[in-house]
Amino acid sequence: MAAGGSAVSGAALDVHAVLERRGFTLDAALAARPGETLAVMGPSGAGKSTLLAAIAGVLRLPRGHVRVGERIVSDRRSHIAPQRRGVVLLGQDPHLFPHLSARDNIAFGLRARGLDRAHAGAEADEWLWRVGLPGSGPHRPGELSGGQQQRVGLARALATRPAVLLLDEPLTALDPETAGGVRAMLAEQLPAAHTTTVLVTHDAVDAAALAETLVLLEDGRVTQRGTVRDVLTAPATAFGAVVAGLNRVVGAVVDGWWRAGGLALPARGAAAGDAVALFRPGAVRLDTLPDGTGTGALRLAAAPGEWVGRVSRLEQTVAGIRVHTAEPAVAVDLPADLVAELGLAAGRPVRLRLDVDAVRLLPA
Ligand SMILES: Nc1ncnc2c1ncn2[C@@H]1O[C@H](COP(=O)(O)OP(=O)(O)OP(=O)(O)O)[C@@H](O)[C@H]1O
Repeated sequence: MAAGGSAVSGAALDVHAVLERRGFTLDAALAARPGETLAVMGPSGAGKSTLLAAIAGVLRLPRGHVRVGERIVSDRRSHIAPQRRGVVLLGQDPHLFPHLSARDNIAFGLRARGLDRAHAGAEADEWLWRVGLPGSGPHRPGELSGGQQQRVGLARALATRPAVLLLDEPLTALDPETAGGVRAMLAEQLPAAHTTTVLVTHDAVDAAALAETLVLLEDGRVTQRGTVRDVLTAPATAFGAVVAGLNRVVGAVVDGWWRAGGLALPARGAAAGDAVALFRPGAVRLDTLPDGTGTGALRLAAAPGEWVGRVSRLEQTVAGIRVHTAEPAVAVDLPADLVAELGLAAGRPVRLRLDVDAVRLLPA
């Protein structure tokens, strides 16, 4: 990664974007290898779209740089126009020309690059076939579904063989089934095109299915970068843990025990000091307390990995209900019928048992 504005050699894309506006500061560096797909995830307002806009050149960077291959396309002195950067940005809406057929939308960019009408049309047909739309060439965008339009948008973007493809939440506007189909098409076409790609997404499925590298951007800064697997198995921030679907509890190791709130875990051999415990919501069992049981008495009697907490809120998930508890803050996934049977509601004290073998302790 570029640091302090220095360039990364051998990278197909090397960016250090620095920008300030109305209380928001973006200061983020990233670099991508040729042909690599790099996913960027971050909370709303973290600066993901701003970062893409700076790379695409629709936003001028007051500080920092953007290098595409060997060419600086943006720095304090220069600002190459978006259409001359070899960079294409595709967002939720592919912005197809409504009066042109799907084939002519794709052929448009090829014609602009000097291809004659017959060759551009033939290449557009080839791309329509690659994105799973053979036979849709004569249709105008208004006659195509959202997923089909996004496929045409991708074909139009890739047909011009850009040095860098920027995808800003390309599946967000589509229903889950359509998104799955377009995602599968991207998984096939991005590696085949060998295009260096930066994919902004809020969905870990996209990162896992499409990218080699995952960058977390939070409040304008890169908080973690690594292989998708490394970031999702050892998220370094609370946001990363939510993305990975893991509990990440910050505690401290003292005298061979890790403690956070009422939860204590054996930590023999671990260095003293702050440490995080990572575990899946499914590794926790939750029971209601017998009537009249004092939480203080249970706390004293608790075995390693057992503690008494309080339900803070309930959240509907695709698989059932996620129960959030406090002291420490932990999420537990339960089937909806069990939540109803246990009568769980905010404020209710509950007994929690964590499978200690399912926990990874890492330095904070
Ligand atoms: N055109 C603009 N003018 C001024 N401020 C803006 C503009 N666009 C975005 N911002 C602000 O810049 C910051 C970063 O916004 P940005 O859209 O890049 O975030 P994001 O990570 O893409 O968010 P989201 O996931 O919600 O799209 C936010 O504080 C936002 O309010």
